[in-house]
Amino acid sequence: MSRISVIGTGAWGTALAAAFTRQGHDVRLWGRNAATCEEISRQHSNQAYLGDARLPESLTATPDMTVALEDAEIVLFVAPAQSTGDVAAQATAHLPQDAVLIACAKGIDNRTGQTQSEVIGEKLPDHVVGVLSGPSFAADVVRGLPTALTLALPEQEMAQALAQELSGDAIRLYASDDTIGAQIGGSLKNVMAIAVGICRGGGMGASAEAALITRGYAELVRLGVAMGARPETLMGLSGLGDLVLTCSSELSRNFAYGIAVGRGQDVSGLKLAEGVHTVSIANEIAARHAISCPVMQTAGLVLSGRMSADKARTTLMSRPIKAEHPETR
Ligand SMILES: NC(=O)c1ccc[n+]([C@@H]2O[C@H](COP(=O)([O-])OP(=O)(O)OC[C@H]3O[C@@H](n4cnc5c(N)ncnc54)[C@H](O)[C@@H]3O)[C@@H](O)[C@H]2O)c1
Ligand SMILES: O=P(O)(O)OC[C@H](O)CO
Repeated sequence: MSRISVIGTGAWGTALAAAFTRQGHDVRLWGRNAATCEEISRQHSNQAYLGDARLPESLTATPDMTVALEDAEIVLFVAPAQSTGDVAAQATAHLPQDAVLIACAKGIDNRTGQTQSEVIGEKLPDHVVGVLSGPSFAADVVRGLPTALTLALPEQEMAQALAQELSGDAIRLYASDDTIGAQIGGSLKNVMAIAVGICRGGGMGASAEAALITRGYAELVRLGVAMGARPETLMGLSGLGDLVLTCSSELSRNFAYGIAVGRGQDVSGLKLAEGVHTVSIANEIAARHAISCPVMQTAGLVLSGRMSADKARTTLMSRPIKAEHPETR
């Protein structure tokens, strides 16, 4: 049994906290909203983010970092990607010396281009920093439905030991030492899911959606490898696995966001769609590495209002004809 602290009382932080509590760990949640913490601790629910889902009675949440991080052996950072630096900075004074830190948000820091583990590592350089990522809806995990994820730490042996410790009936972890690779899929699949959602919302057909997922995956691999990911990681749960889930289910907030854009609807009240905050920096990084990413680039233009969904379709369809796998020729 481990002492786990979870930073973030949104959908994913709460669902992970519930799952690890049920698996027998001693879990404490931290959230910035005192009323949400009170609801989790006393009513065993988090209505705003997880509706009627019932949380374990022994799970408590607090807005006090000192209390939340006391004796923590493992700390999961689960605030939205663009807030990870802020919460990591807040944790600095309260972290036990040997705590292992795990980045759980999916996105690239849009000020620095850093991955989540790099953002945490910069703020908290004396700690081991890992990554938890893969196909997983909070709504499934909080209900105890079976879920498989990638757990990456800088050393394989350490990842293996922690994966063993944290796996249980509902959560099965696969160990990896590719911390960069484990974050690329989760970050870029959100952008691809928005693109596929736009396609769905614009009524472009299932064939077009399959084409976008496949060509989007080719971009994810090209850019991921340029950023230091291993191709096999991108083929795994945190890459292809998450791309498939996010581009095919309307439970995905990124996919739902894209659908709304494709239908020309107002997106201002929609839930967190991390791809919206990652698309520009991902395109900048691709340009820096001279990697061709037409799907991602077109998605960026549509999301910033510089291109219509219809024009995106004709732009992608009229690109020069080329080999499907130019790198193998
Ligand atoms: N929801 C899922 O199914 C799921 C699954 C896997 C990964 N993720 C990832 O986890 C991350 C968090 O997603 P979520 O679903 O929990 O989001 P959410 O919108 O449900 O919740 C976000 C939480 O973070 C808090 N927050 C926002 N800004 C903050 C700040 N500056 N400081 C402290 N707290 C802040 C909000 O109050 C809220 O409690 C995202 O990167 C997402 O991609 C989500
Ligand atoms: O709802 P989304 O689009 O943020 O996706 C949630 C998870 O990342 C799916 O693995």
